[in-house]
Parts: sequence; C-alpha cells; structure tokens
Amino acid sequence: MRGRNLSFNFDGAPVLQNVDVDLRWGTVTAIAGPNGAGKSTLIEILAGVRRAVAGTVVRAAEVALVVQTVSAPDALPLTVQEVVLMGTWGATADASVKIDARERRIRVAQALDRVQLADLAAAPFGNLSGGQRQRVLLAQGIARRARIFLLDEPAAGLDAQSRERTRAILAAEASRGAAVACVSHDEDSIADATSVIRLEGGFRVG
Ligand SMILES: Nc1ncnc2c1ncn2[C@@H]1O[C@H](COP(=O)(O)OP(=O)(O)OP(=O)(O)O)[C@@H](O)[C@H]1O
Repeated sequence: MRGRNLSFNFDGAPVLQNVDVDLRWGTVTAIAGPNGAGKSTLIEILAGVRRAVAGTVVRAAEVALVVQTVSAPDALPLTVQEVVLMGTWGATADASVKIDARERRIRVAQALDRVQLADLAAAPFGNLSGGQRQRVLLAQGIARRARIFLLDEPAAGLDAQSRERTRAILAAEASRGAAVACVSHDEDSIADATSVIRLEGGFRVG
C-alpha cells in the first residue's frame, strides 16, 4: 500500500507533514521515532480510521488494524473464538465470495492456530493478557483474509516474550505475502524489520 504527502493537524498544530509511505507485499516495516512523533497518527491514517488533511492513501487489499489498547466490556462476555469470528463478518473485499458458517469455522480455527491461541479458543476474551488480546486482533485480520496488517505496538505493557511472539507471527504473515507495518519502540523489532520509517516531529527523517 502507498501513502503520499500525508499531513495531519491536531487543533491546528501539525502532527504529520508531507509523509510518504510504501508498504510492499512480503515485508515488515517498522515505524519508529520518539514519543509524539506521529507514529500512531500515521498508522490510523493508513488504516483509514483518520483522514489526512492532505495527501492520498492507496490500499490495494483488506486492512487489519491492531490497536494499542483493547477494552473488553464486562457486559458483553465473548469467548476468544467469538471475537475472531467477528473478523469474518462483512468479509470479504470481494462481495462475490460468499462465506458460509463452515468456512467461517475453518477460518477461525486456522487463524487461532496461526497466532498460537487454539488452546484458549473457548476462554473469555476479558481474561486474556494484553499480548494475547493483541494476537486475537491479529487473528481477526487473518480470519478476514486481510493482506495489510497495521499494528500500534504499545510502548509499555508487553513483555519481551510477548513482543517476540507477535514479531514471529508478523514475519510469518509477511512470508505469506502480506504487507505489515508496526509501530515499534524496541530496537530488536526495528532491527528485525525489512525496512524502517523514522518520524520526528511529524516529519519523515528516514
Ligand atoms: N486526540 C488528540 N488531540 C490533540 N493532540 C493529539 C491527539 N492525539 C495525539 N495528539 C498529538 O499528536 C502528536 C502525535 O501523536 P501520536 O500519538 O501520533 O505520536 P506517537 O509517535 O504515536 O507517540 P507515542 O510514541 O507516544 O505513542 C503528539 O504531539 C500528540 O500530543
């Protein structure tokens, strides 16, 4: 996918300025930079949940956005597999492809396998750790056959093992041909990525 000349303001203050982005199939791109550099804003614009004040975004495939914090409303108890199943609602980008209940079940099981959560399929989503919730959202995208994965990795809160697991899953999706971009705060993830987008003060500096 591609973004050109992306700019964004909060309350008139520039947050992104003329940022160009290319996410290639089969690669993982780390989005790096100090706090407040505009990383989350860029991910949200690429995902389409925010609209840039200037510039263009071209998405050639279904996008999965994996956000930082996932709240689990107590009043709506859902199991892990139900949350992943939600990923198949409204699928796919190609309306001519009809997905029946059996196909949905297959996709959910396959997605849970790919994120290593098959053993927690029947567990309440609200009982999961932050890292496990992040993987459930990834599984939603996998079940929907998303080809673009955009992650806003939390700066704090996930332990090294959890980050490593997510990194391995993202690398596997990229090796299947997906385009992956991940806001990364730790040097290991950045070093591991195929390419790096560096932001500072809303400008792309690398
Ligand atoms: N809802 C908002 N209203 C006003 N300003 C905002 C809002 N959200 C973010 N900002 C500002 O926009 C700038 C970029 O924020 P953004 O969250 O994109 O940065 P970031 O690089 O992801 O930071 P972090 O590493 O701390 O998550 C910051 O200066 C931030 O204060």
